[in-house]
Amino acid sequence: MVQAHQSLQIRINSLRDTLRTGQVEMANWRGGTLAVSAVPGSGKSYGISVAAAIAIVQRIHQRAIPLQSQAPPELLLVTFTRSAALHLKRQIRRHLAELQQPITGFTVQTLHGMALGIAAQHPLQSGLNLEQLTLVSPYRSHRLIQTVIDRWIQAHPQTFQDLIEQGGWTGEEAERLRRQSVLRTDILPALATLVVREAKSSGLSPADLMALSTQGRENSAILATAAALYENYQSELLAQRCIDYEDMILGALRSLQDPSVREQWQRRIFAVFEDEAQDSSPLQAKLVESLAATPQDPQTLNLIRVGDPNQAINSTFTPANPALFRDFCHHQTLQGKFAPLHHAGRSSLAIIRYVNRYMDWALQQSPATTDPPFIRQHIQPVPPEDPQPQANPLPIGVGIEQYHPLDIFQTAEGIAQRTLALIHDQPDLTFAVLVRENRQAQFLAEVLSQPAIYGLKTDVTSANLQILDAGLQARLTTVPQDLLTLLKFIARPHSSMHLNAVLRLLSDRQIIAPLAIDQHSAYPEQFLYPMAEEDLPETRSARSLCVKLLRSRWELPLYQLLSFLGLALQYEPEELATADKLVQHLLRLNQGKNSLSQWIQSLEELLRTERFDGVELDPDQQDFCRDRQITIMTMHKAKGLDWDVVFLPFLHESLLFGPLMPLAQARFLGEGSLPEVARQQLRAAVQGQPIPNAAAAWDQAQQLKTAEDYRLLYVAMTRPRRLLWLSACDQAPHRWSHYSWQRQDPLVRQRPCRFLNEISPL
Ligand SMILES: Nc1ncnc2c1ncn2[C@@H]1O[C@H](COP(=O)(O)OP(=O)(O)OP(=O)(O)O)[C@@H](O)[C@H]1O
Repeated sequence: MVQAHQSLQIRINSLRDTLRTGQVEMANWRGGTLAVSAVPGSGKSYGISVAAAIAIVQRIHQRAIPLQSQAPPELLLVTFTRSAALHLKRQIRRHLAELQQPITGFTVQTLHGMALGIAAQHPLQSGLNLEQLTLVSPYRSHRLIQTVIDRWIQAHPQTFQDLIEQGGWTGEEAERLRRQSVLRTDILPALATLVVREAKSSGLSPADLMALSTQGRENSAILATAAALYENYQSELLAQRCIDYEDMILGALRSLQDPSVREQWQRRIFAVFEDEAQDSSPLQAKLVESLAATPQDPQTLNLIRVGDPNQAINSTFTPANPALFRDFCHHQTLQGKFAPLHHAGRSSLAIIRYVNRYMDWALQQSPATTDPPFIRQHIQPVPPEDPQPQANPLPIGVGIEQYHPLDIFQTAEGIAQRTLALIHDQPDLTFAVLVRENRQAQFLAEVLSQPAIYGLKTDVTSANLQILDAGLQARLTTVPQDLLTLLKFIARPHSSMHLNAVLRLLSDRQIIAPLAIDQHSAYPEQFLYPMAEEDLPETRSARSLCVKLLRSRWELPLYQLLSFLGLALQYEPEELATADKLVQHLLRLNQGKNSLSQWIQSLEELLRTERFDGVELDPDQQDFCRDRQITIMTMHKAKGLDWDVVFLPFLHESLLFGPLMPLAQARFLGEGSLPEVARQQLRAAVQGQPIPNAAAAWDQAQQLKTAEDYRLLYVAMTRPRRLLWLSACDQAPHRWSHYSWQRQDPLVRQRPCRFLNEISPL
């Protein structure tokens, strides 16, 4: 027994020896609170997984006599995304195996997953019976939001009229109609979604928000409107038997207010380790703290929070509030429970130096009056005796390469050429291209996969390199449109318009070979049922597929038809899962009225009014980092990952550090964007500060955006191990969201980001 214990201790010590200074503090944690603020690549996730394995094992061995009737308490680890949770779980399993211990004693959850679990287990206390409720994530054009707005307009005709008549109102009827429409379809929905989410995730009820706006405070008129919208929103959710993500967290918190439920959970969990803590919202932070409290004393927390304030990149479009983690670090520092991790072994020295210079440059750009984008925490290379194998690897070349191609196609060519040259000498290098917008990823994926069509001389696929477009999710939203196109054709095959659309879809997806679509679709009967089979082989095979589609209508029940159509479109697994999700959605929507025409009508309605979120199969971080692959993804998605070579193309000032663009049609409402202004005012009110006027609030929103842009690029620049490739081409789309490369839309001159000229790469 003693011997077994000793050998376990030896194994623990040797695992602990693989840690660096700040990480050791995590592994030595025995209870209470600890804040870990760490630079990119310093091993936050690695440290947390080793510390978790050690804490689990020690907990098991501390409890010499197990409590009968109760499951032993577990360590709860929370992180932000499902893929990060999966990665963390794997790492902990690996370390427990190294310690020769059973793989139990912990759970890894996302914050939402954890909240859902708690709320679902206690429907009485949470007030959420999840079997009867639908989880929604309402966006601006969601039907629910439109109902909220319409009800508000009906109830507040005078306020609506006042908004219409703002700024240079001349009383013209056409102008009144225009303003009405902008308010109804753009401004008020944006105000409702942005401010409601912010208020809700700060723990404010509609009544709280109303109280904040009416206590004789200046500049709060728009908050009163937001409060009324919030109230409508809540009653609409109730009426439609829906909940949103914030409701899940609120439901979990309500459950934990019940002393017996709280005690049950606190006994189940002996401590909480939170990764990516800079991304938590106030409600999420509260939930984590409730679970980390000891049953005996709610003030005593067993909690490690790990994060990097310099990688906070979600605060402009989610209610994440990085100030919470900064405050936590500050408090822990005062109590001597703060462990900074300054040393990082991921990147070569040249990259580290460049990134530190970039941080200094960004700090210089920010006016002294504003919240700086970074805490000045330079990355330092690890000392020579560091345990990480190949820490701070040698750079490829000088480690930083900068290019100025002519246009976006030459950029793609440059990426392809450099990749081939590198892979020729070192076949197992890993590559990623990180971009600001999904549309850029789609462009590069398409152009690199079909170089001949776009005039590229270099074909990376010829060297057996895969191209992985991680932004596929964004395009899963085309699934409803694809299926609608097929259903319309099946319902009315004699319509040349429907046949034309189907042939285009099949040809775009490269399921049929190119053929004279317009000519064939002009006479559908002739194409589908020719008197004599004298056509070319590609026409014959396209016809045979179309006839098969038509037959499926008679051979399959409606609910199987969509899955079959998905297979006919050669959908990827995520797309097929999305088609299945769509079937469930349509079945629910059309209870009892399942006919082809009804489904077509519902799909049309869905496309007009709602965004349909695709199903992302459990993403696996390893899939993104394989060799013989070029992974293309957004900078946001790249957080937490690394590759040998990272390409950062399209570094244009307007795209990366450009100002927030208020809607041109909404100028009559004054400077800036009303929803952003309201959100800043709300943040000030929640923090007990005076509510800024519209101009000051807009200014703050701008600064917040620029600061987050600086951090986003910092996250991207800290992903490579050995080569950071940067480029800004001369000619690029004016706006990527409107740009079509298939149509060969014109490009315009774009200015490179200033830091490219102002920071020396050497
Ligand atoms: N003590 C260590 N021993 C061995 N390898 C380590 C150690 N610490 C970190 N690493 C390795 O360093 C790399 C970066 O670590 P990790 O992903 O945990 O960093 P991170 O701080 O979470 O990064 P980021 O914040 O940039 O996402 C990983 O490959 C990890 O395995």
